[in-house]
Amino acid sequence: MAVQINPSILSADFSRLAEEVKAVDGADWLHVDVMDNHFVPNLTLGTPVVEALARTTDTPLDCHLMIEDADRWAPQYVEAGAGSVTFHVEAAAAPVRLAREIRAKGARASMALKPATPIEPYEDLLPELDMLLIMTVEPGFGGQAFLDIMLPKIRRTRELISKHGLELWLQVDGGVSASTIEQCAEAGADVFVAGSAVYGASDPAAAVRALRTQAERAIAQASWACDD
Ligand SMILES: O=C(CO)[C@H](O)[C@H](O)COP(=O)(O)O
Repeated sequence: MAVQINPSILSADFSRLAEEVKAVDGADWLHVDVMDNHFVPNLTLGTPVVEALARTTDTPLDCHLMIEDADRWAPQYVEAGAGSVTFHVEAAAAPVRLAREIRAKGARASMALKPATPIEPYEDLLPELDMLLIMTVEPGFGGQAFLDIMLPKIRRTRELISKHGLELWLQVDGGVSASTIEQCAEAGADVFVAGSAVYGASDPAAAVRALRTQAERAIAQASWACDD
């Protein structure tokens, strides 16, 4: 089970974005938060910045779309250079069709759930996805406290992934830090987004390495990983 640490550039200094991206060389993916001021009360960036990032780095881009009308916009992020596109199920009219379109265009298809959205209604959709993102804060802002009441949802999702024998990655995003990453890994997550824990550190690359070591240790001892 390969642990992945994806730094979120939401916590980077946008005035030095290229340098901030370089500072996390060695990360598995770069997490790019796209917000439209409608689905969430914050506004960040769109496809021109994703295109610029794709020219700047060889690290693949993990675009998390916190935007309305995901069916219309998500395919454009594949064209802009994203290697993985995450849409929110709450913002997609036809999530299966959208996941298939993202895959057909050549990117990994991922679906996100806000904290109040349960996983159970979406069990049948899981084979259509390459990754499921469980938000561990309300989407919209970096630097929020981790919602530990999401741990049972992470556990249930991991059980569903095992039950169906899927290769689905399970990502967590929000408040992931040295204090919380082990609980997430123990519950079943294997892909970890970290913004302030990485860019708030004096050495972001070292912070990525330290988080990876913690997650790997926790997963090695986790019952869900031992049963595989
Ligand atoms: O999706 C997000 C917010 O909606 C961010 O990716 C997330 O909050 C990362 O920041 P931090 O690690 O500081 O919580």
